[in-house]
Amino acid sequence: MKPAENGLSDHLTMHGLSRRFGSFTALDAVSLSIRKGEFVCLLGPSGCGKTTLLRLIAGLDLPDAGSIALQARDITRAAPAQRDYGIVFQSYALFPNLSVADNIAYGLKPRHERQRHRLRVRELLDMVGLPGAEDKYPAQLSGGQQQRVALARALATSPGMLLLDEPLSALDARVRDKLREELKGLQQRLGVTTLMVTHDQEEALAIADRVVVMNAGRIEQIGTPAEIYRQPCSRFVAEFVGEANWLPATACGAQQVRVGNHALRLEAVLPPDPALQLFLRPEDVIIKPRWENAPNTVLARVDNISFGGALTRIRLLPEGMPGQVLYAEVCPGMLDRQPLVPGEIVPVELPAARLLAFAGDLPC
Ligand SMILES: Nc1ncnc2c1ncn2[C@@H]1O[C@H](COP(=O)(O)OP(=O)(O)OP(=O)(O)O)[C@@H](O)[C@H]1O
Repeated sequence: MKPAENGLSDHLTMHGLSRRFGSFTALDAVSLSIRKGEFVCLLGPSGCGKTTLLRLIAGLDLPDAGSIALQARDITRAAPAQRDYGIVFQSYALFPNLSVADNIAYGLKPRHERQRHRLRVRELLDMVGLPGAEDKYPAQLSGGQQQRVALARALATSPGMLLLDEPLSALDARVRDKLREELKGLQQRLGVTTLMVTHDQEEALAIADRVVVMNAGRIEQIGTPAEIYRQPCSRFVAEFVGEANWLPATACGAQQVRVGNHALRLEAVLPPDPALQLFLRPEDVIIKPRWENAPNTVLARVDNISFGGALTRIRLLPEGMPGQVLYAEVCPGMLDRQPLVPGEIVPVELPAARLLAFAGDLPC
């Protein structure tokens, strides 16, 4: 077991995992370590290989190359039962003809210890917020309740690892948000190492200790939610996670670019490409109360203001950048202090510390 940077040991280590289906490479030399007690999300668009990777870890499929180690024990080709995990799928996958209690106790052994199992089932139902549901059948439960039962079943044997394949995506938004919070709380209380597959970036950022962004069978970036959101390492990650402004630019110095008629400075290092795309989150665009001759500040016309609850979205048309639209997101409180009206011209700062540059043409 190798101690990781934060003192926690690696629970699961994958090295050079590849999986091909005919001539198609679904996973391409993926290496990843998950620390004990960590909550890791595999995030990426449909078809990027998330489920394939989860299935290799679960032993439901075998890799064409590479290895998987569980606490330094090679489990690459071990049977699923030798891998010490509980699993929850998107579809609730409960046995419809078994009661909730029997569904949860299904994997508990030895089978004759019925009294001990009854106590364990009660404990698990309390844990997942369904006390007293022992005698119900899956058809009598809502989707959210069924997923709670599936979670209880996955945790019944106190596995060292929890594998979750889009467990919340079939639920409606309110149930999903509530269950997401509860799942995170439960995972932290139990300290169970957890790997969850999701294509929902908001979900991944909200729940994970670390996010693994995948694209076309490869890992694009591994980082904390804040690192993934604030410092995307590639165009793909920057486009896939969150909202952003994209401004076509040309390099004109070590950390200087030209956008339309404006010269802008970046703190980030520029890629070695003359044609660039600047990236700036809408909440990092600063609408200033008055004009000052400050760096990275341009004038823009307020084109539209749309109220969005916690944040108001402002569509700006910067002067000297023909055809360019810039979105700013501000707290409603800021607009109380500094009211804006469509048509007015405002100074806008594009902070050097928040601008990133990526090579290439317009994003798709
Ligand atoms: N058994 C299989 N035979 C052939 N191709 C497969 C098989 N399993 C997966 N694939 C292909 O491998 C690629 C990755 O699939 P995978 O299910 O891992 O994607 P995913 O990222 O989990 O996507 P989704 O979010 O849609 O589930 C897809 O193009 C899929 O069609």
